[in-house]
Amino acid sequence: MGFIEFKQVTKEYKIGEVPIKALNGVDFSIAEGEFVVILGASGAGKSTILNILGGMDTATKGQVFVGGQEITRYNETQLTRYRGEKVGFVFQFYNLIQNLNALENVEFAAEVCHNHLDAKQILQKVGLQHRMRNFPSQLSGGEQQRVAIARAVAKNPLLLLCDEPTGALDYVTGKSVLKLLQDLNKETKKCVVVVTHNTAIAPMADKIIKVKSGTIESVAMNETKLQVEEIEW
Ligand SMILES: Nc1ncnc2c1ncn2[C@@H]1O[C@H](COP(=O)(O)OP(=O)(O)OP(=O)(O)O)[C@@H](O)[C@H]1O
Repeated sequence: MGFIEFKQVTKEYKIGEVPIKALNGVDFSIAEGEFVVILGASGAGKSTILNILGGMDTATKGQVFVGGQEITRYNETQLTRYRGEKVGFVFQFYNLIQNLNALENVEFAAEVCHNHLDAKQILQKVGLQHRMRNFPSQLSGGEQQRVAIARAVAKNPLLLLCDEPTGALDYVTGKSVLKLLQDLNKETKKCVVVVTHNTAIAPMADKIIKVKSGTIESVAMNETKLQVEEIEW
């Protein structure tokens, strides 16, 4: 069994009387330490997959396993603990707490986790050792995203989930954020899953999962993985 397994996962939303099938029998598997890119058009179901994997949403049918545990069987309390301790999230718009400085943002998230890493060391690793006392409003978009990545990594989670992590960043800054994610994946051997519209970044992945209209269009291993620096778009 893979480190992550989706087995016939279906997600239905009901708006009034009309059901919307966001996912319809999704199957895929991710090995430990893989860097995975999930691609698909707007509305394909990418965020729904990420939200179910991160315990922020629940499947209507099917099974999801992470590290041998079936998270689709978790109750509310177990899901809260899973989200808080086992999953690091990185979002398009950073979602930092505005009245906490960079260090406090990282510490605040890490403190509740048993195996958390040292917040200062992680901020150093993402290149923000001189900006620890700055508030989000005093940091550029790229720097805020680095804080958000540090916050996710400091929890020492099982996996890192990133939803359009470069969506709000310019080309060069976006590339440096992707490089940071690639380097962290290599160093920590933690699984990183990136959801994006940007098909150009697929060559940096170990595995590329294409989603179309709530189903898996293809899952492909990338035999010639590239460094972010080698990719242009
Ligand atoms: N909470 C919700 N309630 C109702 N429908 C939803 C909800 N969340 C998602 N959907 C629907 O499920 C489908 C898949 O949405 P999802 O956000 O997963 O797509 P996506 O591939 O991430 O799109 P995008 O790239 O635009 O973010 C869409 O039709 C969307 O409208």
